[in-house]
Amino acid sequence: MDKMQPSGGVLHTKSAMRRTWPNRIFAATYLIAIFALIFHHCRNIISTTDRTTRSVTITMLVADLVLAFMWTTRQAFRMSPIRRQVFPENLTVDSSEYPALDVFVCTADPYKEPPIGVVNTALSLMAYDYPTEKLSVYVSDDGGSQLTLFALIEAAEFAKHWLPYCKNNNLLDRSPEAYFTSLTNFGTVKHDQIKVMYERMKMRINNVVERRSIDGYVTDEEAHRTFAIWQSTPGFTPQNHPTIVQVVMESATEKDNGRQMPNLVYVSRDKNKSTPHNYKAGALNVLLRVSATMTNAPMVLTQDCDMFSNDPKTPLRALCYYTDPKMDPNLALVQFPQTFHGINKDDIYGAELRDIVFGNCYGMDGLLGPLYIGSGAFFRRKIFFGSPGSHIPSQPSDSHHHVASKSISSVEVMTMARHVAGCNFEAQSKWGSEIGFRYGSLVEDYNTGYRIQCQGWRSVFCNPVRPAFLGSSPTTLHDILTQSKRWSMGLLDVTVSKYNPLLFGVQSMNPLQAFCFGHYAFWPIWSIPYTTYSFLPQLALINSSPAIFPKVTDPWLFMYVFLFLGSYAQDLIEYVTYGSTAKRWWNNQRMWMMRSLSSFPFSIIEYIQERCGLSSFGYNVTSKVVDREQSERNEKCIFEFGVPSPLFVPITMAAIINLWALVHGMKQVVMGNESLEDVFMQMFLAGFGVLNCWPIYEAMVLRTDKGKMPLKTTLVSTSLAWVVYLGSSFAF
Ligand SMILES: O=c1ccn([C@@H]2O[C@H](COP(=O)(O)OP(=O)(O)O[C@H]3O[C@H](CO)[C@@H](O)[C@H](O)[C@H]3O)[C@@H](O)[C@H]2O)c(=O)[nH]1
Ligand SMILES: [Mn+2]
Repeated sequence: MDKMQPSGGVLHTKSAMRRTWPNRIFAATYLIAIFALIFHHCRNIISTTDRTTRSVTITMLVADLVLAFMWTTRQAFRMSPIRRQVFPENLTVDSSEYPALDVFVCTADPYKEPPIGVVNTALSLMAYDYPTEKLSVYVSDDGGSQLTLFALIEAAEFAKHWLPYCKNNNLLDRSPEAYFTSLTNFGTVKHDQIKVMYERMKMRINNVVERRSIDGYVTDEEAHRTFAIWQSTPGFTPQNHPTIVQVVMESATEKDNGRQMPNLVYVSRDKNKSTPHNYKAGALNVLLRVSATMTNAPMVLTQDCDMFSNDPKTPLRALCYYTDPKMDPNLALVQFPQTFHGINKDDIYGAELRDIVFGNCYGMDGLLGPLYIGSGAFFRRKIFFGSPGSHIPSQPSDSHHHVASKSISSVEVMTMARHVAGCNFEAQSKWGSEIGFRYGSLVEDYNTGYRIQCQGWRSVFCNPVRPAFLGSSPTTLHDILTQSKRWSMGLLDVTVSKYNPLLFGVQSMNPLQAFCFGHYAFWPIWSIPYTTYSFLPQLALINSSPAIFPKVTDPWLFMYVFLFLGSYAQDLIEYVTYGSTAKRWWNNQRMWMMRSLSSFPFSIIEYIQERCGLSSFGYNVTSKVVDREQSERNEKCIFEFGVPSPLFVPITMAAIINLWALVHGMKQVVMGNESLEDVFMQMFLAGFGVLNCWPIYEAMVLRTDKGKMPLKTTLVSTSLAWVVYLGSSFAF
């Protein structure tokens, strides 16, 4: 795929962002203020004679040092952000020169990830504007479910109508669900026919899922044989079953029937309880090997089952890099952003991840390239098998080079495919450590992207105007906090390992790039400053202890004002200029507060528990099923608490303490016991906290719907807030 010649004209361009120099100058100024703050703290610690003041100042110093550390690593993203553009119209028109493409779709649980969603993702990818004989879609099912295979068989039948319809009408929306829901007027007869077919398929698929069985839906002999393995295997569970590989649709056979169809293959890898299966990374490695025995395409796209294609020309955009002879030969990955649909208007959960999926990727793109974000990534297959200089064959073993030329459903190929999907295939091999997707972290995407860059591979960020993919993101607060907790635990896996970006990374790659990875690696410690700032000044105020911050008349106050406003204003400007709104930014900063008080400290605790062997947590797949009432509240931007969860406790405690501090402070000022000048900063912080916690008060006292704060959580949080107050009254 490296030898193809473009037809002429540039294929891609890049340009530095105008913000580069302002960012650098601002960083230098901000750094001076940080040093001043640290100096200020140290001087206070030395000069004070009061023990309480000293302990409080030392705690604030620690919190500020963590903030300073996180700020420093974050600057790496801001030093040289770039934007790129691609020109697929300049690609050669001779598509016979295009490299083959293997698409990997992962799913893990038919009840959390409805098979109709998987089908829509698969169909949207099968309908790519790409030579069909070069396109193969492999679906990995970690749920080992007949329901998913049934859905794919239905999808293959529907595809025979859907794909030609998409291509003949040059549709942009190739996920049928997206297409039919976006259209309000009825179209042609053909349109109506296809719609009926889709609705029928959807109903059949949803029915089997609801009944949890395919009985009565599979009638012919051949289909019965396909599903026989489920019946013939005693004790078949998602965690314990043999390999299932099923060619659902074969391009070559369809061609013989006069149809242009891609391959569609279902894979559910061999699993047993005694062999670790390494979650999604394990699933992807099985797909890497199974696909190598069948089609062995040089280009691989990884895709989550909750992310469908929103633009059929996306592979051509990736080709703009991969086919450019002038491109860095070490290019491993073209990463498209994950864009989410169905997010509510003000994005109350900060789910669009503007800063992470866009801002940080632009920033890293100017260094060695964005990190791998798990979905929407076009890889060069060979990069999974060694560093840029090495020559490792991209197949499980050299001996099957001949296999790729055989029919993918031939006995030989199928035998080999099942063999490489076996549980023991990876035993004592380098899979997961040096080749393939990397194991050892719950964020296999971050970990794999980081480790391949350490080896010398590069990546580029491709962000077209029309989003290449659209996906779903969690729609309840509990789900989003749980997801962040999982990410955070996965990051801790890397932070605590020998590959820590700030120790190993800085020696293996551009140090600024290592800082970017390091910034993520240390996400969990955001909990330190956020917890300190959410509780300490407020408790001091409640206890009428000596002031923590400079008085309003003290010139040192300006430094605080500059540090606070400077950081928030820069964040706001970035968020908005990367395509969001001020309101969404506000909600996003609140989510960071919530994550830092909840997901991150819990991830640290659970990580330690796991390390001590006290419990094991594993990969909690995000549910993509939404109940109707929940979804109505979500659309109205109302926070969804609903379930009693320890994750809500710290944020509720913070809400109570901040309100208490604000009210107490106001009372003291009004009664003349305290001068506003002394406690202004603390009052401001408490007020800022209260403003942020508004949805929590509503959920605790005003709401009556099912999504309100469960009484149990309110009671536990109130009692704990009381305990914290009592503790603080001894300390102050
Ligand atoms: O044992 C498992 C667990 C998960 N998955 C799949 O992994 C994908 C992501 O899972 P999801 O529950 O949706 O997690 P998210 O937190 O939404 O995913 C984000 O975070 C993951 C871990 O960092 C990345 O892999 C994803 O691409 C990224 O979107 C889904 O397709 C799952 O089916 C598996 O195949 N096997
Ligand atoms: Mn997801």
